[in-house]
Amino acid sequence: MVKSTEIRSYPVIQELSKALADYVAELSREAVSVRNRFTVGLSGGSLPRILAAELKNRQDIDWDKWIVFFCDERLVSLASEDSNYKLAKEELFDHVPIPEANIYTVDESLIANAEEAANDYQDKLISVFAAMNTAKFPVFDLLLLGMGPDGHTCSLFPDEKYAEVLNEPVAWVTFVEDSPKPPPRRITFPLTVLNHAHNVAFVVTGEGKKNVLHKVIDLHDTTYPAALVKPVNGKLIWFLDDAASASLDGLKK
Ligand SMILES: O=C(O)[C@H](O)[C@@H](O)[C@H](O)[C@H](O)COP(=O)(O)O
Repeated sequence: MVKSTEIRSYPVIQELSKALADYVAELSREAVSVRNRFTVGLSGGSLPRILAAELKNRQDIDWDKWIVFFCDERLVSLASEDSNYKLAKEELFDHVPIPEANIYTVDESLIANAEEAANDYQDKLISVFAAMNTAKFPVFDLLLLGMGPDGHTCSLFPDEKYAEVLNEPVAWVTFVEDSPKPPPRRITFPLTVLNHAHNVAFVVTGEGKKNVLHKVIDLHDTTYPAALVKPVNGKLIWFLDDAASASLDGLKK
């Protein structure tokens, strides 16, 4: 059972960014006090910018305790405009003192082979998590996710042909080679990894998301991968702006 689901909606993105920064800072503080580190998974899209806008100015965070992975990554060079790492670097890493060694990127030398890239990324996860917990999956302190207008999250897409990737039962990292959204080749955490985290936060903004949010949150329509994100022992929270939350049953004005 998911411990709890919370929905927060803000009139403007700047307010959302501020609340998100407070939330992340608090989770970081808690994780560092209990485990002496903060393990976090980032996504691409608008998330890095919305996350970093306020967070990058915070002085009250033990940045040196952060350990960062990517919930999904496009198989492109790290310098490419398509790289989730590059985006996160420009928005966040260039502004805060997270040790470079604590930021786990896809191995550029393996991007031609999606399976090898996924296996290598899984090895990196194992090196960080295996000693720490005995769960069958890594237990992140926080995973930060976006959601596309088609209900996808990470590189988990809503079509029967991606069901194997979505429901990958064993691997900690899997891959797609024919993503419906370019670039086609990506690695991604499967659902099981998302659902083992202590905390999962979706950050979703804009009117273009309001219909799918209604289907995901109110109707629990599991044809949308985002609706399947339900941390078994963790907390799920949605950070929305009012444009995105406009059609939600509980929040309709
Ligand atoms: O890999 C990708 O193609 C994108 O990163 C994608 O997964 C994005 O995270 C969502 O579509 C939400 O993006 P927005 O928040 O920008 O709408």
